Amino acid sequence: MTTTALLLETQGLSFRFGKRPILHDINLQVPVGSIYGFLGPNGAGKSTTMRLLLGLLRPAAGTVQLFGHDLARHRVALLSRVGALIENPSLYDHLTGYENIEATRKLRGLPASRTAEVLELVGLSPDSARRPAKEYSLGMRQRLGLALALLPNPDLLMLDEPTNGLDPNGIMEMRELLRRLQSQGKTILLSSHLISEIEKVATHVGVIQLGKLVFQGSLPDLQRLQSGRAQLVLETESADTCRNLLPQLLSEATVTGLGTLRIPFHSREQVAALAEALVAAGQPIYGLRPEQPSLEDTFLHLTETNAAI
Ligand SMILES: Nc1ncnc2c1ncn2[C@@H]1O[C@H](COP(=O)(O)OP(=O)(O)OP(=O)(O)O)[C@@H](O)[C@H]1O
Repeated sequence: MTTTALLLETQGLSFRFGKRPILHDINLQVPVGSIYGFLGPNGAGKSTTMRLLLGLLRPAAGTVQLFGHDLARHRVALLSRVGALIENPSLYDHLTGYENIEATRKLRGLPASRTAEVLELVGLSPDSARRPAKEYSLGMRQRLGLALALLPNPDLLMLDEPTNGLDPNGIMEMRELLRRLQSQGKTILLSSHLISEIEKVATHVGVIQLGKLVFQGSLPDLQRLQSGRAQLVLETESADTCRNLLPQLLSEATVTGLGTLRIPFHSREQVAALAEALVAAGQPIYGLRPEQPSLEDTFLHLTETNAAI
């Protein structure tokens, strides 16, 4: 990712709540035009990082570069190019969707045409826009929040768990919307605790655990990491006998059942050699298959081992 133009970059970003360290040395690299999935279990530090990126909290150490400039020095100018939806959108419940947008638009001195444009963009129909926000479903509230964030036509959108609480249909619609916005040239940083969410939409991924970035790369990088963790599962009569007879071929194996061995998968040739050796040693093969961990497993593995990559 070092050769890619970065829209957002942090260097050595750290944060403490009082004396309690929360974020350690976070080096985020968000490429221009990407959908960057910021993944981590609850409490890992996603919201705190986003607040730092928006200048809402002050870092204990480190810098945030937005559009190639230092956030601390050019906060107002840089943030005018950022739209954010952090947790639930703050709406005026007694006002209609339309009036909510109008209020913010006027406050920001934006052209009147923007209101219809953002309503259209997020797919809020004129009928829905005429209803008070207090009657909105969660999905509609998220759309309205997104419409507000899109008002100034930002280059970067930061969305904290935008699908939280949405039903499957709402989640799919949100995904479509994010893709549409990306195709219009926007860069999107979105957080989630669900890899299944991120893998469907993100081009790049950063994984945070206990305040540390434990993985960062493109989605294919993460998928490659996943295939690097593939295993060969051997079903035989006696796992121990096989291990004693073939100490070299099975040196990395772990016994997971009386007749079951799991071996790190390296190549197809390894499978053929193992099958041949087992037959030569007179051991039955009831099953011999490569097993790919799910992306979910890889993610859990990353966050459990906290291995810096
Ligand atoms: N105002 C606060 N005062 C003290 N500690 C806080 C405060 N806000 C958050 N924390 C702590 O900071 C850590 C990171 O929280 P953060 O909300 O950034 O995590 P997260 O990854 O966004 O998780 P979630 O999805 O649950 O919000 C947590 O341990 C949390 O308890």
